[in-house]
Amino acid sequence: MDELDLDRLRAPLPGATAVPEGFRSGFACFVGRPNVGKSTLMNALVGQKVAITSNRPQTTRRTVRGIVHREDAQLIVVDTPGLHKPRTLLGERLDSLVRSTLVEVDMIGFCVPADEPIGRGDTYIARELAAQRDTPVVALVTKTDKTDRKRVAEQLLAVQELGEWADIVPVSAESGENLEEAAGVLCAHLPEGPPLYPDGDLTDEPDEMLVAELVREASLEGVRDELPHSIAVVVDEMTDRPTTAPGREFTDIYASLYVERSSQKAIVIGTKGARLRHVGIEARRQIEALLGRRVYLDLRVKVAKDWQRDPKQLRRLGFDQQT
Ligand SMILES: Nc1nc2c(ncn2[C@@H]2O[C@H](COP(=O)(O)OP(=O)(O)OP(=O)(O)O)[C@@H](O)[C@H]2O)c(=O)[nH]1
Repeated sequence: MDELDLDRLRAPLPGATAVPEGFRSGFACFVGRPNVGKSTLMNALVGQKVAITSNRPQTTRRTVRGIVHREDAQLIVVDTPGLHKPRTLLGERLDSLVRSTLVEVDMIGFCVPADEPIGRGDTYIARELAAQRDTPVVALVTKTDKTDRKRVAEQLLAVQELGEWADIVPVSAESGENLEEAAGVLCAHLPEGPPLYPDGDLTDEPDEMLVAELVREASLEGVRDELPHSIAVVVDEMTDRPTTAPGREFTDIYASLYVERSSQKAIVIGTKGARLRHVGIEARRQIEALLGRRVYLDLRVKVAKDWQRDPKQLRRLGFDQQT
């Protein structure tokens, strides 16, 4: 996992034209308990799926950047895993990744779902955020479509009590309610500066990383209870087939799915390979939508014994020392 080098990224674009008066740009990160809708909100703001989501907590493992382009601002959202009490080495590294991200960004979005009572997790994070005195924190009351207006209003008040926020905004990533307003409020707290990414760029994650995440998301479907966090995916090879015929662009992708034990391998593969075939079909559909090309996808399932607890394996699977 990369450490963010935001200073490098803050350099103006080469050949950038004059910046409109009052243009704002910068980095934001969304924090909150696992499963509160951070990744979904980022995808909705960006307008494309750049981070995977699932109804299982702690789905997000990597710091993904989504870029929101507006006429008067550019907001780069850094996605972080949910803050939680670490139970494994992977958990500890994720936790320190969140903390190191918090001090680097220009603003923080603190996500609290509208449909659940404020809990100890929220209070813990609110306290952590109080320490980031120099960074504006906007509280986002998420998933407003899941409850009624009265409850949303009560939650806004409850969140207000939790700390000192630069703003408090209700939003639903699912229905899109108040999404534009939320984007506007977030951008208003960015510093003035030129765009940092070319118009039209939605993420700077390499395609291989997005592809691996889409395969992981598809592989989690239906086995979350048995294998909540045991699957890691690495793209071993990704090559475009040479073609001159328009509409016949093809990409070959070879990816490995790592599980922690051979019993899990059997679950992922399914009876006579049925499950894995289904995962392949679903992942391929999503990858073709992402790349805009036809895809041949080869999936192999491998066992990396207890990889979440083994520093060597973690490094091999892309979770390096700094994180
Ligand atoms: N109804 C509704 N569901 C939502 C909304 N936003 C997110 N969800 C659902 O909530 C679940 C969790 O969403 P994520 O975006 O993965 O949550 P997260 O906070 O990024 O989770 P972690 O990666 O575990 O930190 C998914 O099933 C989403 O579909 C929303 O606005 N409305």
